[in-house]
Amino acid sequence: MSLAALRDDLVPFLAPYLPSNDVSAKERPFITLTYAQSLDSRISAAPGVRTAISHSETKTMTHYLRYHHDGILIGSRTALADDPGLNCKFNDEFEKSPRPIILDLSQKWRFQGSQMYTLYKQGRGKPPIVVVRGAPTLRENDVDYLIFSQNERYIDFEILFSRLEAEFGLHSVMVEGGAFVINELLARGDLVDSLVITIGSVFLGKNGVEVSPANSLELKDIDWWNGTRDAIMCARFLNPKIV
Ligand SMILES: NC(=O)c1ccc[n+]([C@@H]2O[C@H](COP(=O)([O-])OP(=O)(O)OC[C@H]3O[C@@H](n4cnc5c(N)ncnc54)[C@H](O)[C@@H]3O)[C@@H](O)[C@H]2O)c1
Ligand SMILES: Nc1nc(=O)c(N)c(NC[C@H](O)[C@H](O)[C@H](O)COP(=O)(O)O)[nH]1
Repeated sequence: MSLAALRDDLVPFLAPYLPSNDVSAKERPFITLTYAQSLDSRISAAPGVRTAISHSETKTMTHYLRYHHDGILIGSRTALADDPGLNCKFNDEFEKSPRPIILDLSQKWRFQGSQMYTLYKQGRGKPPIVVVRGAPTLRENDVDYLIFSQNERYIDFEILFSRLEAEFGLHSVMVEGGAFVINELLARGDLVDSLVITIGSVFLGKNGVEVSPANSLELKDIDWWNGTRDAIMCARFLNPKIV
């Protein structure tokens, strides 16, 4: 199904928060942390339940963000629960799809049989980079593996991002979730260049999957966009080094 048209006013609204075209040597990619939350700070109605929060206008906005990024990163539980496509449908410019990156240390997710696989085979999406611990137990065709040491329980995002730049040439990565990944990055404001949060006009209740930083955080360069049923807040972290 094709997307709704992008609202014209979203282009100047998002412009200051998009990755720059500066391709000079950098140690890590430009990082955008982006997700859709309810009024009670939930990103899904229950663990593992795919829940539409965005209006069609902000769904198109997400694909516009995908258009502007080289990579898109999610945790394994989002890959398993949502079976996302993670391609770029904006203006049907599928060749602008970002490279999916799946954090799946214990290799529970499979590319074959996924929506990502179908889109890739149709020429409408890119194959993934799967982040694993130790040599992959099963090597799937067309998948690149980013291998960390057997001793790593959780990967340091600073190292992960540097490796995505150095080994895959990704200059910009948008992080789409889920809650575990979002909460980790809210604690690493020093690594996040832009924050783009869609706030849907819905409450998801106490069983919903909550996003919240462990400590309070302050933001700067804040701007808001109002849509038909939801709003978008763009911002940067204030004092990212001390969060
Ligand atoms: N509304 C939204 O914008 C949005 C976006 C994405 C996902 N979701 C929802 O979020 C839910 C899933 O979120 P979740 O919190 O259960 O899981 P998640 O998607 O954050 O995945 C967590 C898993 O990712 C891996 N992981 C995360 N950080 C890691 C690290 N630093 N090193 C190594 N591995 C790491 C681990 O395997 C961990 O168990 C689903 O219900 C999905 O529908 C909503
Ligand atoms: N922007 C946004 N609004 C939502 O209401 C919602 N539930 C997500 N969730 C993000 C999650 O990662 C989804 O799995 C992918 O957005 C699905 O991606 P596809 O459309 O299949 O490419 N994201």
